[in-house]
Amino acid sequence: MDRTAPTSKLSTALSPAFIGRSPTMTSNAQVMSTGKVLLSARPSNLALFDWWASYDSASAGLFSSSSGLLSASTNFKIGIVSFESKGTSVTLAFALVFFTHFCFHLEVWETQRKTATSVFNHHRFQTFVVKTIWNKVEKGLIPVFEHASELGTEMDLKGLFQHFTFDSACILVLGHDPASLSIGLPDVAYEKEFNDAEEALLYRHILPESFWKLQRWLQVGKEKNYSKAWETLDLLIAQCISSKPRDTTSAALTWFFWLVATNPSVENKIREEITTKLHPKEDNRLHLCFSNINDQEMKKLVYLHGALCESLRLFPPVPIQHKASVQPDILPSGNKIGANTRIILAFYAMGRMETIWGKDCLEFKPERWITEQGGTKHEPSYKFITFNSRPRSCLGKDMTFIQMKIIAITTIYNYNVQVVDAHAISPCSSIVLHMKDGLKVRVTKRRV
Ligand code: HEM
Repeated sequence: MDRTAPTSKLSTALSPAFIGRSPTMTSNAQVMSTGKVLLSARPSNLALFDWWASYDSASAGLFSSSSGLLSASTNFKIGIVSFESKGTSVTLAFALVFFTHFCFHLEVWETQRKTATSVFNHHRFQTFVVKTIWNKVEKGLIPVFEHASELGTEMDLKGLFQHFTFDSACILVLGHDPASLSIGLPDVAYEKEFNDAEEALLYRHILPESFWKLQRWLQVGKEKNYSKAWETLDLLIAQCISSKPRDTTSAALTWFFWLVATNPSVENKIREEITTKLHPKEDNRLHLCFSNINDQEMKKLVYLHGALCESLRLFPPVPIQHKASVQPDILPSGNKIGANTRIILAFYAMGRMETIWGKDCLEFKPERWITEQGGTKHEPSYKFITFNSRPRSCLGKDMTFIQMKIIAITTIYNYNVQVVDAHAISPCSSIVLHMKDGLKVRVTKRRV
């Protein structure tokens, strides 16, 4: 049976978007009655998301059609400009690093984006990325899997992928390999600090500005944790390491492996595709048989690509976006908004709305991304919003897919990954959609 259980629960708790001015409280039942938000039982840790759902009556009424919602998301150009030019970014700290996700001033952002684009598009950088990731797979991931499979011990995939992406980011940015992905998995560097900072940032998105600013001034609550976290993280920032790409990709990998491990038919199809399209040599079954595949060969893996997109749709590592209008405007839905209106786009909810993805929106269905001719079906970024839409679209999207594909083919072809029974899966409240308690698995070598 296809399983997207936590998904459906969380999706129900999130309204597609809300407008943050003069909200009118509505009951969940009212939200449900609009038909815009599907309701079912909610995990208890989702109080915050519940609050969003009940926060805004406008969210249900505002985007009353899927086209309204979608075009609204493209209309946020104004909001984005305003957001930056007013210098009210909630994530100053992240803006200081090279792989930035949020920028402070428009001019700074434009320069940063241009610089980053030229680096990301340079063929030597791309070659370096691929080489780095293969190297990490061979020298880091495989030995850890081999060790765990020999001993038959449980391991946490979430932590494993955090080590993987942390090491890769350090190599790419600093030219230094901290080698944190090694047998025994030492503590994830700065994990607590990252978690505290990410949690505080989520609250900044949704609490009235004056409230969290007062908390910051008084140095209490989550703002206190945030300040403490940054004292520590400053050290890391000084070395120009970004946390965000690390966290988003590791979160994406964790959800992907959970979905694959709990959907055996998908797992089999991925293996079949690897076998028929990459022709791994039987006498050299382990990882090395893939390390020389190039970009073109990787593109043949249409089903795997679909499975990754599907996982990123259902579990977008950046679950919400926060924008503000620079001047009064009329949204495509016809709703009027004033200047400085806060708008939250719930990517998580948008990834599983029936009006956007159809009746089977809650199913994990890689076939959704395959054309009748068997090629990859491309969806516009305002529909598949996980990497944001222009002009602030993610520059690391291609790199993310490369990294995820390399890890996926190596792991799925060579190993059986079994989720430890009774391990509860739930997302945590953060600006990055992590698995709250990690993903406990057993890895065993696969016999072909
Ligand atoms: C699954 C993985 C990832 C997801 C879901 C993701 C998602 C996003 C999203 C939603 C934004 C827009 C943020 C905003 O405007 O507020 C963004 C921006 C960005 N991302 Fe990613 N990202 C991922 C991985 C990466 C990686 C691996 C890199 C680099 C190595 C990267 C580099 C960037 C950069 C540089 C921007 C800023 C673009 C700009 O503001 O002009 N991302 N990403």
